Amino acid sequence: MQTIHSVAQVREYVRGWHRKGHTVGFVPTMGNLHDGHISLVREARARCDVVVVSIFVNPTQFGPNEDFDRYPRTLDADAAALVDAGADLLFAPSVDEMYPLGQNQTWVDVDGLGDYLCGASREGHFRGVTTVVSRLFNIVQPDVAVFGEKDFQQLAILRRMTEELLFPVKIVGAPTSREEDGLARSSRNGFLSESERKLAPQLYANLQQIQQAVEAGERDYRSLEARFSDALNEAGFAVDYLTISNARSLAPAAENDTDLVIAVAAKLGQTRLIDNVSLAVVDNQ
Ligand SMILES: Nc1ncnc2c1ncn2[C@@H]1O[C@H](COP(=O)(O)OP(=O)(O)OP(=O)(O)O)[C@@H](O)[C@H]1O
Ligand SMILES: CC(C)(CO)[C@@H](O)C(=O)[O-]
Ligand code: BAL
Repeated sequence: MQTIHSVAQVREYVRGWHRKGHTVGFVPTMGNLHDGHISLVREARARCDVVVVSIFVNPTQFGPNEDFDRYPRTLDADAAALVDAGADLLFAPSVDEMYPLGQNQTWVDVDGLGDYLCGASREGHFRGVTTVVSRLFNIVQPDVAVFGEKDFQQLAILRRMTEELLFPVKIVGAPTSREEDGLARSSRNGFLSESERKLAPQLYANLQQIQQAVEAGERDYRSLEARFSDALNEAGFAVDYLTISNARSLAPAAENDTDLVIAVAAKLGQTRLIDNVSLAVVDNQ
């Protein structure tokens, strides 16, 4: 596996592969790789002839008071894990390589889906994600790109962007990879203290309880949201949002909606965690 830092070199590799008729799978990441990322690489590996992984902590998707500076950067360990996972190319550009003109002036922005959940509390976040993923798609020109369902809203927004901008890329969503106690794997889990780490699986446990309540016929979604937010806050989280949403529009779910996503973002100390579960309400059809 080659690690390269320049856009021009990636283009050269990709041209060679396309000339040979190889299909290109792509996994964009911010690095500090864990088994969740590796599962995406394996998904790309199973679908394509060659696999490109990018590692880029993208400044335009972080707000001024977020954790851009302290986001973990572990390139050597990441490269070793990618060799084991069977990636062919690691693209690890600098900020100057990705934003050569400095202050960015050309943005890709998806209306609507960004109004809810993380979009409501992280102003400008998804505009940064869609802008950098557009640039990465233009550089890597993949046939398939794999993203995690853990970042449910990001996946929905990137699907919409890809369709509306006519990128010839198949977007694949991969299931959330979890620790044995249910906690969704995330680079930010490394920020948790020992006691926070013990508490963290409560997030998924509460999502599962909500899922069970809905499956048992509970339809007062707003009071479920309030009840479980209170429970998490009492347990020591600071809940940013906990919503039962329409899985397509991401708007708060109505009683007769059939495809739902139960999504949560909550802080434990300084660390913001997100998670979600999807469910289909069959008796609403
Ligand atoms: N537990 C997981 N299971 C499956 N996919 C995941 C998981 N965690 C992250 N991903 C996916 O990996 C890709 C890169 O995500 P990213 O590098 O931001 O990792 P992360 O662990 O989510 O980091 P952070 O939580 O700090 O943002 C995204 O498509 C994301 O959805
Ligand atoms: C998709 C992504 C790599 C864009 O920077 C990032 O948002 C992430 O890691 O999920
Ligand atoms: N995993 C989504 C990227 C972010 O939190 O900035």
